[in-house]
Amino acid sequence: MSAISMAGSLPSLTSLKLHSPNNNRGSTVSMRASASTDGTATTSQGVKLTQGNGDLPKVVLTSPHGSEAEVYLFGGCVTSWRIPNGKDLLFVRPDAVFNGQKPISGGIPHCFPQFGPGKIQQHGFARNMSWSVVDSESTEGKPVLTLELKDTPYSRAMWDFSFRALYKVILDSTSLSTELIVTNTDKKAFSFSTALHTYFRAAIADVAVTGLKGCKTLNKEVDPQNPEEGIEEREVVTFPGFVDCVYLDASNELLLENGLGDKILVKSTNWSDAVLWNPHLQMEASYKDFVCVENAQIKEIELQPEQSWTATQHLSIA
Ligand SMILES: O=P(O)(O)OC[C@H]1O[C@@H](O)[C@H](O)[C@@H](O)[C@@H]1O
Repeated sequence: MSAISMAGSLPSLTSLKLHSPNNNRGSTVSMRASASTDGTATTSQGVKLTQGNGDLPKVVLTSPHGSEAEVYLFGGCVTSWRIPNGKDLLFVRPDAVFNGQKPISGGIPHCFPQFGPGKIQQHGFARNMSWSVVDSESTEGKPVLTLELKDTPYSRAMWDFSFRALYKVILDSTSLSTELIVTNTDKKAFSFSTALHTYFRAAIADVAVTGLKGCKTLNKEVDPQNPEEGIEEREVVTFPGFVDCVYLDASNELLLENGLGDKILVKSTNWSDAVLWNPHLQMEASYKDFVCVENAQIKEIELQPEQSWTATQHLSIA
């Protein structure tokens, strides 16, 4: 991979600093960049650091083919993925807040180091902390951003381990790929569960997900604390009401028809499980407009000191 140098017309390299929320959940954003007069900074071709909602630092990736993605450093959350025709295939809930205190409800939030409820806060702290930019480059015209999250006193207070998570986001003309690498930087082993809690824009009445037939299911519909075990027998899963279901050992290739005319292939490596969620009337204002199809690792991964776990997700237009 090679980084493409900056456009000649931009001012010379400078170190741009944007301030993340001062809440002990991350640090000042600092990256080598070309500062521009509009307060943004171009770090490499197609990667621009700017301020998003609530003045939170946001990175915009633009591909030469006209696709675009937005990534908030708070939560390391991809909030938008526009394909060249201008459609945003991701969804941010209307009740989402951008205050650096609560997770951003939409896009692709991280669940780490815990999926769902448990010993620490629901879905873990990674979606509730500021990630930092460690690299940005353009590879064969594809903008690539790499974010990092490390333990802080905030995370150590609830999960007393030293870790490093690297999250790479790669935008292409009709695809958005991510790679997550979790490394144990501690002297003792730790275990975690995790997920990419992807919110897709949808017309829920016409949504169909294919590829889950035969999976063992943990259905949280009746009692989320005691999910009901079963087997998925449907070729095509639809969403006529409330859905909250874990699929164990799911296929690494799912097809989502979003009901808006798009077919999205969800391909993954090393995410062993999947989750489907739509809150139905629990979120009356927005449930019709999205569906969550999540690559997940529900069965805990144990990492010894210095060991890493890597998983990729590839979303593309089918
Ligand atoms: O409201 P949160 O914390 O973002 O979680 C939303 C949902 O996330 C899903 O992944 C879970 O399966 C659901 O049980 C949960 O309700």
